[in-house]
Amino acid sequence: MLDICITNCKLDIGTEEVCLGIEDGKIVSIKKLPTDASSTIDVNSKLVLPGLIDAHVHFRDPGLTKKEDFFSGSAAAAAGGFTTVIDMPNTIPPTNTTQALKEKMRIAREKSLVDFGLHVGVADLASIKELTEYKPASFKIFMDLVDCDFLIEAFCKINEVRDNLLNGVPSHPLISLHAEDPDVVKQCTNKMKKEGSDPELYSQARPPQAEIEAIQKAILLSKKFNQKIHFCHVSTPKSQKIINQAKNDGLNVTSEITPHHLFLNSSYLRKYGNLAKTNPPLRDEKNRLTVDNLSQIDIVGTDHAPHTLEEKNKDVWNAPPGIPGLETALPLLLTQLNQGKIIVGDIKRLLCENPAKIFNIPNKGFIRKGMDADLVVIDLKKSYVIDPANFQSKAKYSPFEGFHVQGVPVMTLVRGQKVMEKGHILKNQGKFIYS
Ligand SMILES: NC(=O)N[C@@H](CC(=O)O)C(=O)O
Ligand SMILES: [Zn+2]
Ligand SMILES: [Zn+2]
Repeated sequence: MLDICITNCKLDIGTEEVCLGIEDGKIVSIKKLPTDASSTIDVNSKLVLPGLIDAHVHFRDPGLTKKEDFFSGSAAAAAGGFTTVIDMPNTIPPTNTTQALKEKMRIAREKSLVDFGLHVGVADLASIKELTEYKPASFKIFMDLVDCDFLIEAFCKINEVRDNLLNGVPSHPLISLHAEDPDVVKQCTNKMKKEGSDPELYSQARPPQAEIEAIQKAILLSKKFNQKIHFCHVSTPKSQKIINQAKNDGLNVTSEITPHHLFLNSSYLRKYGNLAKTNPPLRDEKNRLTVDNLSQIDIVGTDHAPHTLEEKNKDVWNAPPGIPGLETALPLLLTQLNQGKIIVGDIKRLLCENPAKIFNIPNKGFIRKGMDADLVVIDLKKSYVIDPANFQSKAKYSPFEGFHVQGVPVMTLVRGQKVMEKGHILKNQGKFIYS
């Protein structure tokens, strides 16, 4: 007897309903007819996708939990249809030592409602080998915060680790990059600060050239060290063009776009001020990536980067950059689906399949026998207006406030356990994805 049978699931628009059999948290059958189970959930021909995977979240835990913590952040993930998240290392202390990594692992095991991985920061280059043993999802480098020599050293050390670990334990650590060149950022920010404190100036303080130069530099290092790299929050067409060329040259380079760079432009800085302030900045309408470019991009990552409203109320040069995105990403993409601009396969590729492949996440990203029963049930017809007051996140602001969306996650299951139903969050124990 199965644990659960989920009946009347549509795995794509226009396909026949199927029943998913779940046993011990795994998908064990995908059949036309229901199978005997201790509990049955009838989703009445709603769309069922693999649980979404967000490879780019900042849950601010430890050290910055007034902004967010692993419970509130993972509740936002569950509310948004995400069943796996990978957390970034810019916490206090930064997650760049084995001790900090172990502490964040303890916190996540205690608080996370969804499954999780951890990116590790790069500080003490001598600790890279030891850090690899704790299975970080990637080594994250904020290129806007390090000099060129450190960057080269980091690639070199990670390369050594890979070769050392190759005997017996195949390991090819991934480097994730925040690609903005520090010199361009510094020069342009100082120039813009002299122009005043109009939030729109922020988009010129960190211009596309900062991203383009950083991407070019990282690709040269990727080639030199034969090192796979992943670019976070790519924001301009020229950036993606350079990445496409690197792929054509046979390099292992992948890219991520955020929903705010996909759907908003720099005019939102005028409309929402610092609530739309993020790094890299929202781009001018004439020079930004759109849904039409999605086929070139590997994943969508929300860069869920919560801050308090008190911090965001400072002037544009002192307010922290970052936008919460976990609870708006899927409805925004489902709205595009309802408008015929994307297909279900795009959402699965960008938010389930490719994140699982790029970050080597076992048993996730697909609705297949043997996979974890990570699922999101979607009411494609339901419309609503985005209201941050309803967010599970502690960060109750968004430049998407007031957006009319159609398509809503109504149930999220992590390894067969409901963690969200009709917007209500249910207790669950998230697991480390590489355990
Ligand atoms: N994206 C942002 O504007 N902010 C991120 C840091 C980052 O991802 O660069 C944050 O942690 O607040
Ligand atoms: Zn970043
Ligand atoms: Zn980020």
